Amino acid sequence: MARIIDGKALAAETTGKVAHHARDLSEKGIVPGLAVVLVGEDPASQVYVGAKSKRAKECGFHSVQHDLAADTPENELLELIARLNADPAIHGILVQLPLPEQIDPDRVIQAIAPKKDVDGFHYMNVGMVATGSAGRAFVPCTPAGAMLMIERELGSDLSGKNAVVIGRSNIVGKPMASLLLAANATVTIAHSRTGDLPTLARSADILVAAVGRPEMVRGDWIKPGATVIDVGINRIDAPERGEGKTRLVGDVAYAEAERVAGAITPVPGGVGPMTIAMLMANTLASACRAAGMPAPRL
Ligand SMILES: NC(=O)C1=CN([C@@H]2O[C@H](COP(=O)(O)OP(=O)(O)OC[C@H]3O[C@@H](n4cnc5c(N)ncnc54)[C@H](OP(=O)(O)O)[C@@H]3O)[C@@H](O)[C@H]2O)C=CC1
Ligand SMILES: Nc1nc(=O)c2c([nH]1)NC[C@@H]1CN(c3ccc(C(=O)N[C@@H](CCC(=O)O)C(=O)O)cc3)C=[N+]21
Repeated sequence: MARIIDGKALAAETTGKVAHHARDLSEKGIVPGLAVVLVGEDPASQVYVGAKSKRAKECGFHSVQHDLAADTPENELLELIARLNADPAIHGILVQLPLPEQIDPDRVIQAIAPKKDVDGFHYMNVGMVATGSAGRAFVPCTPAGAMLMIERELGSDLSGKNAVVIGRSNIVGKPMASLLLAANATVTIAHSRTGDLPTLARSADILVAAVGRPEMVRGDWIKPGATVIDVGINRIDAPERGEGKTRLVGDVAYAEAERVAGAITPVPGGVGPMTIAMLMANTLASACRAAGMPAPRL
């Protein structure tokens, strides 16, 4: 049976370190500040945004949440971002995605000051991660969290290892591939036009699934002993739990995969909690940089 990579525990450990460093900073008069912006009333987004604000408070941060109506015009959101960019108490700005259709997400993301872009979505940060300068950039939280889990399992040098990333999104798949490449893995990115995905997946010593299709990756897609990182968050019907009930599953068929893999991340309790922990780490790093100090290694 595979080792379970406990994202909840690793996230708690990481958040604890962030809180510790934040206390040290506070003694110097610097309080890391995070602004989370939610547009609209999507229930899942409300849960995530609430969790981020709560975790920031637990870290001792100055935490502000801006809830805007679903019909907020784009220019109003851009004005809010301009104010947050100029606010010295705010070190990190996160605009929850997806945004309502009247708002162009790219215009909004590029309006965030790169030095406050704790999501790592601005071209400046994307470019630094892609060119191997991740140390100076904000690395997107989900791949950063996944990478920390891989490091804990396999160490920080992945020389000789084959990594397959399923999914090529700008927020998960592509930066994940950049980070694996920077750690010396041999990386293949798969997507919806890839032929014979099961065979490709079976070549992976490290398999990252970031697809958004419940339990797509089956047990027989996995090389025995591989490290499997399941980024997927899919809510599916669970009539066995009662009428109208749902449950959360990943992109990997966990019960099958855990018999084959060497190590695997669960859903829930895997990459999800790590994503929020890395947001705290990025906000702390931003506050340190603003004060002319190096970001602590976590
Ligand atoms: N744990 C966390 O913190 C986070 C979890 N997530 C979850 O991760 C998953 C992926 O998210 P995200 O990257 O934003 O999703 P996107 O929808 O942006 O990207 C999905 C990718 O999967 C590919 N894909 C879709 N169907 C198939 C298929 N049948 N075979 C192979 N590839 C396929 C798509 O290919 P193509 O490009 O060809 O369309 C695309 O590249 C989702 O479940 C999401 O909820 C996302 C962010 C954070
Ligand atoms: N600007 C922006 N940045 C993001 O980082 C961002 C975003 N928009 N939009 C949505 C996705 C998704 N995402 C998750 C974060 C935590 C969990 C998480 O903690 N999940 C728990 C379960 C939570 C539950 O029960 O629903 C777990 O996996 O254990 C999941 C998903 C961040 N995202």
